[in-house]
Amino acid sequence: MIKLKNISKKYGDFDAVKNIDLKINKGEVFGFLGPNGAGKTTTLKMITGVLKSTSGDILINDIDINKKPIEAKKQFGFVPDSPDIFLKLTGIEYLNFIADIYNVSKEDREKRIEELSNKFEIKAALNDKIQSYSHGMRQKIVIIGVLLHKPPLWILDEPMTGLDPKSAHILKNMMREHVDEGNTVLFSTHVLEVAEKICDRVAIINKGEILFCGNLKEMKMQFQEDSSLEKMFLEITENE
Ligand SMILES: Nc1ncnc2c1ncn2[C@@H]1O[C@H](COP(=O)(O)OP(=O)(O)OP(=O)(O)O)[C@@H](O)[C@H]1O
Repeated sequence: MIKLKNISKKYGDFDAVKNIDLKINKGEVFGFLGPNGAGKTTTLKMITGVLKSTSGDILINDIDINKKPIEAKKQFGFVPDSPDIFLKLTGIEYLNFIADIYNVSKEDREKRIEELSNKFEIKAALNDKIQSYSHGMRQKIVIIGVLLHKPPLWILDEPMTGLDPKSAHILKNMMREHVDEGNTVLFSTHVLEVAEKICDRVAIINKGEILFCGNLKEMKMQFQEDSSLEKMFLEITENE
């Protein structure tokens, strides 16, 4: 479970995120939606401890990310918006590095790397340097790194960007399976069809403020219309 209490982020005088309250429950796929520059990445970076909030508290499974960062970070795996990391390492070196950090045993890591690299069809490239990978391949290796240590909470910033349709489909199914096992998935996306299909609840953020939080049924009731998420999203964010 993730709890945000009155979270704000200022860059100088600019309010990138303004007094956000959010609760993301165990057992749900939660979508974080909003136009460009809305504050999605800033919020996800504060949740994962990459950025420090200007004010407010963030609890990850009841652990404060700012007070006990190492303990809180053991609860989740994070796929950032840019997968351009550790470019000088080969794919397999990167995965072994992540497995070492999270103390994944030799036996478990070998089994999971074999399974996941086959699933995402990247096995043949594991001995190549990440700098030679395409954007989608880099995205896949970061996703495999996250899944390798089986965190209960997945936090993904635009995870479908660059993935081919088959890999995107696999990831969507894995997200659903993960929450069905009692875990939690939080991800940001611009792809409203994906959010509509797989999210139990969504939050819509614009100009650093949450404009709506709930499920699609609640959104339809609030806006008194039986339309698609896309239509309601455009209406909510355009009226701002
Ligand atoms: N380091 C920074 N310094 C100053 N302003 C920043 C910084 N990082 C982000 N911002 C601003 O904060 C706002 C929110 O940015 P953020 O990256 O969180 O948006 P986003 O919703 O993830 O957008 P996108 O969908 O385009 O990735 C934007 O106006 C952005 O210009």
